[in-house]
Amino acid sequence: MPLEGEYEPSPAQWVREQVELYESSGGTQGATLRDTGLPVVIVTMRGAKSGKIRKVPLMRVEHEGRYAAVASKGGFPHHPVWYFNLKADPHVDLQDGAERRAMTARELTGEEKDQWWQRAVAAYPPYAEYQEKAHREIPVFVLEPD
Ligand SMILES: C[C@H](OP(=O)(O)OC[C@@H](O)[C@@H](O)[C@@H](O)Cn1c2nc(=O)[nH]c(=O)c-2cc2ccc(O)cc21)C(=O)N[C@@H](CCC(=O)N[C@@H](CCC(=O)O)C(=O)O)C(=O)O
Repeated sequence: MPLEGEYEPSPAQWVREQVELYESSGGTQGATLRDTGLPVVIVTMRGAKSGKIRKVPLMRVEHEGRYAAVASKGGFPHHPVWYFNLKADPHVDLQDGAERRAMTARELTGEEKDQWWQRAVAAYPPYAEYQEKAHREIPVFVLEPD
């Protein structure tokens, strides 16, 4: 059952536009990070305070049907706001290309986090630089099919 409610687009124009292109093309356009050619997924979640529907593009880090959500925000010193949304309500929809499925997010720690962090850096090497400069431990969630 897809998440329902009033969609509130991102205040960041490039993010908002990527979501619009991705969804309107059924994942055939806007599915990579600008000119990197690296694949992106769209995670739909519920705002922790507004209760509105939020849609967050993230780098695609997939392993055997499960995905990582890496709260890197380009290495900014603070977690992205969507981190608090997933902590408040872990039920999300993930769109990967044309496929959309209900998933549940679980924040990772310890060895499991290390394993997924390796997968994330392999998929998107700049994550390693972001961790260097962030002065916070970048949280990683695993998204598992319901
Ligand atoms: C700007 C802010 O965004 P944010 O949630 O901090 O997330 C920042 C970024 O992580 C987000 O824009 C990502 O999509 C950026 N981004 C990636 N961000 C990442 O962290 N990791 C990635 O791998 C990643 C990849 C990526 C690929 C393509 C692309 O276009 C963007 C990509 C935002 O949307 N703020 C809203 C509020 C959003 C929100 O969720 N509000 C909650 C309240 C939450 C609270 O305050 O507790 C609510 O509605 O209730 C606002 O200021 O109005």
